[in-house]
Amino acid sequence: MRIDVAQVGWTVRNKTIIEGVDFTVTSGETVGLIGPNGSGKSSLLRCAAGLLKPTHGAVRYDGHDIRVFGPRGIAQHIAFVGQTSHTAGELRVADVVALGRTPFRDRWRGLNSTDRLIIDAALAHMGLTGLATRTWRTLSGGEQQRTHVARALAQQPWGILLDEPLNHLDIRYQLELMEMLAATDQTVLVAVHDLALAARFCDRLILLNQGKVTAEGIPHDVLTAENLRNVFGTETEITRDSGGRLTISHRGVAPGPESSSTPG
Ligand SMILES: Nc1ncnc2c1ncn2[C@@H]1O[C@H](COP(=O)(O)OP(=O)(O)OP(=O)(O)O)[C@@H](O)[C@H]1O
Repeated sequence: MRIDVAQVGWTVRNKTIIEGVDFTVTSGETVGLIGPNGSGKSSLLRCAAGLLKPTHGAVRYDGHDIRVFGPRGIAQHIAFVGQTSHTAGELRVADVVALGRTPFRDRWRGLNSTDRLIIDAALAHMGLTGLATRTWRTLSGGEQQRTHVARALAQQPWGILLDEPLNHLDIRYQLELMEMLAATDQTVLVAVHDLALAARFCDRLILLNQGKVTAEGIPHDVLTAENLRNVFGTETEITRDSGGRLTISHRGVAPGPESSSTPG
């Protein structure tokens, strides 16, 4: 599924948070959204997921404006994994993952055998089979995060939008999740702070600063010392080995004015 973000802007309380953002994620691509704290990554993802109404522009899935889909229709196309969620503490892990089937179920129908197979596969995919009957409030932060990704997988969406999914995950699960996102046929748009993981696993990167796209392209073109200095205010050494793999070494904060990441 192709996702078009067409000249999207979002203004709240007279403050422009996102302005003129325009890009396409083509079918099957894994695109990383990077940028400093407050640069607008979450807001943009929420616009792309239909959770925020852009004040300008439009979001389209396969050319169709998402305003025609409604929440259920959107959930049949894409899954959203947010930074925070309001999950009831007494739900079991398997029940949380089962919520991924909601967009496909009649209101009064229980889970059928296909739903159960899909849920079991999603649990297994995220290494949660042994935790299926544990209650949500007893999980560690990383286990909760993996449960949310499993819920998104159970939705069997055409596209997955994820906001900082690596938070709370140890390095093994970070690598596994990024490998999974890179390998899937689904269209993926993921906000990540770890530039090395973004470089390694994303087909393309979109660098946001103050609510606007500052750079877009393959990681090698976006992750330049100059871009990182201008946007993050850091001094970074970037080298590329013979296989094209980037190594990113942060040397320190660049001298200069304090960075301000949202538009004024
Ligand atoms: N409802 C709101 N009302 C006012 N300001 C908001 C609202 N939502 C977001 N903002 C502001 O918009 C800016 C962008 O926030 P957003 O969460 O999109 O950034 P981000 O790039 O995801 O940041 P982070 O990396 O810290 O998660 C921030 O300055 C934030 O305070």
